[in-house]
Parts: sequence; C-alpha cells; structure tokens
Amino acid sequence: MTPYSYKEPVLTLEGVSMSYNGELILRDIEAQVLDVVRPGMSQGQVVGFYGRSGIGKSVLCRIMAGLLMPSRGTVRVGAGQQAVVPGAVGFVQQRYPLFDHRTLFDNLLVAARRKHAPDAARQQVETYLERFCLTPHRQKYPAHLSGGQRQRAAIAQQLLCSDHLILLDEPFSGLDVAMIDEVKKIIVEVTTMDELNTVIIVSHDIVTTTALADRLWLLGYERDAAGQLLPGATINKEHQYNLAEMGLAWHENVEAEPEFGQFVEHIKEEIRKS
Ligand SMILES: Nc1ncnc2c1ncn2[C@@H]1O[C@H](COP(=O)(O)OP(=O)(O)OP(=O)(O)O)[C@@H](O)[C@H]1O
Repeated sequence: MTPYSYKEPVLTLEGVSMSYNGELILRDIEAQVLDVVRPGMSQGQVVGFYGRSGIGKSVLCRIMAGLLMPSRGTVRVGAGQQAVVPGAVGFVQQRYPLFDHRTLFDNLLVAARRKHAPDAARQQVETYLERFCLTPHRQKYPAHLSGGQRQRAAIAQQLLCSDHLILLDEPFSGLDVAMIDEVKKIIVEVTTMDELNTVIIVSHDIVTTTALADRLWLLGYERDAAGQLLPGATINKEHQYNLAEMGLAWHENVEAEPEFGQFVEHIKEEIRKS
C-alpha cells in the first residue's frame, strides 16, 4: 500500500445546516479534509462529492465557497483554518464564466491581480498558460475557445485567485472522452503542484471522479430509529470514505481493478438508497 500520513486540516465543516423558508435542506454537516503527505512528493487532496439530484450539493458548494451563509455552523479553510470569505475558495461552475470582451490572457491577468503585484501576476499567468497548454490561445476571446479550452481556462483562473481550495462543479459533463482525459490530467497536475492544493469535484460521473479521488463524501438522508426519513441531507460518517485507507487512491488505471469496480457499485447503491 502507498505510504501516507496526514497533517493539519485544510477544510473543516462544523455543524453546517441550511434552511430555506423553514425547509431544512442541509442538516448538521461535520466533515474535514486533512493535508495528506506522501514521502518524496507534493501530494494535494481530491474529494469526490456525490448525491442525488436536488439533494443540496450546489447549496453546500456555495456555502463552502463562502458565497452563501449557512443558517448554522461554520466553514474553515486553509492552513490557518480561517472562516471562509468570498474569493478564498475557487469555484468553477458549469458555465465557466469568463469575461467575453477580454482575451484569455487578460481574463487570467484580472484573476491573478487579485492576489499578486503586477509583475508577479504576469509571471503567474505565463506559468499557468504554459501548464494548461493554453499559450497558443492567449490572444483569443472566450467565444473563440473550445469547450475544453474554456474549462482549462476557468480552472486556471480560479487557481490564480484563490487560496489552494477549488470546487469543480460537473467538470466532465458535456466533454468527449479525449477531453475527459485531459481534464483528469489537469486535476492530477493541480493536486501535485502544491501540497495544500485541494480539489472538490461535484459529479454524477462516479467512475471518473472516484478514480481521481483520495476521499469521497456522499450527501444523503438519514433515518431515525423508527425508519422515518429525517429532514435535511447530511454527510454521515459512513458516507465519508477514505480511499487511501481502502487502498484505492493514487493508482494509475485503478478503474481496471476488481476492487475498484466493486466499490463503485457499492457507492451507486448507497446513492440510490439515500
Ligand atoms: N434560494 C433558494 N431558495 C429556496 N430553495 C432553494 C434555494 N436554492 C436551492 N434551493 C433548494 O435546495 C435544494 C437543493 O438544491 P441544489 O441545487 O443544491 O441541489 P443539487 O444537489 O445541486 O442538484 P443537482 O445535482 O440537480 O444540480 C433543492 O430542493 C432546491 O430547490
């Protein structure tokens, strides 16, 4: 088994609940991501986040990104475990919002300027363009980029202006198989770029996401002792999977392993039941 250990927390959800007009959507969520350490390498974290449609994944993402205040509870982020504020967590939404009237380079520069002085910001943008194979497209406007290029640009943009934590909402939907491979590579690249980089992937593509993840969260409903469904979805302890502990993290071609196939079936069944 790959040797690993854990250091300080990079994301903590403490008693997070959310109601809208008296309807409880999320109930008392307690979950934490720790900085994983693997000898001789810079290893970030990948959390796969699942749940049935309409259960509250987007609401929880907006709370984790600091864009929505929970009705109760707190979200702490980063090595300093500060309460999250808007901008601290990158959020790549399905529409990949970029400024249409700015070139790709300028879009990234606007993001980088939120964190860096002018010269350093330009340098950072050059680095990210290169890393994400976007250098040849630097002068193009968003409308002239392919779906995959926009996806990579949006991930680069969010990485440039946030502090290590990035949420990806359905990053594989609507992409062809070659593009899915490319986005997978980017996610691996992001999480090996910096020890503290943490990517949370919200996805209905269980196989692709589980293969990348070292941790999974499943948002579902719990039942009381009498078997009645409790209001509000939560991520209970049994639905917080540590794939490193299970020997299913960081393998190339993990999808081909029988244990992986069995685990994916188990997850699908849990999602159906929840
Ligand atoms: N501003 C709001 N006011 C009232 N209810 C809301 C609001 N935002 C979300 N909801 C409700 O919260 C619930 C969870 O919605 P959410 O968008 O988080 O689901 P989801 O798990 O992301 O779904 P999907 O996988 O289909 O995108 C839904 O019932 C939705 O109607």
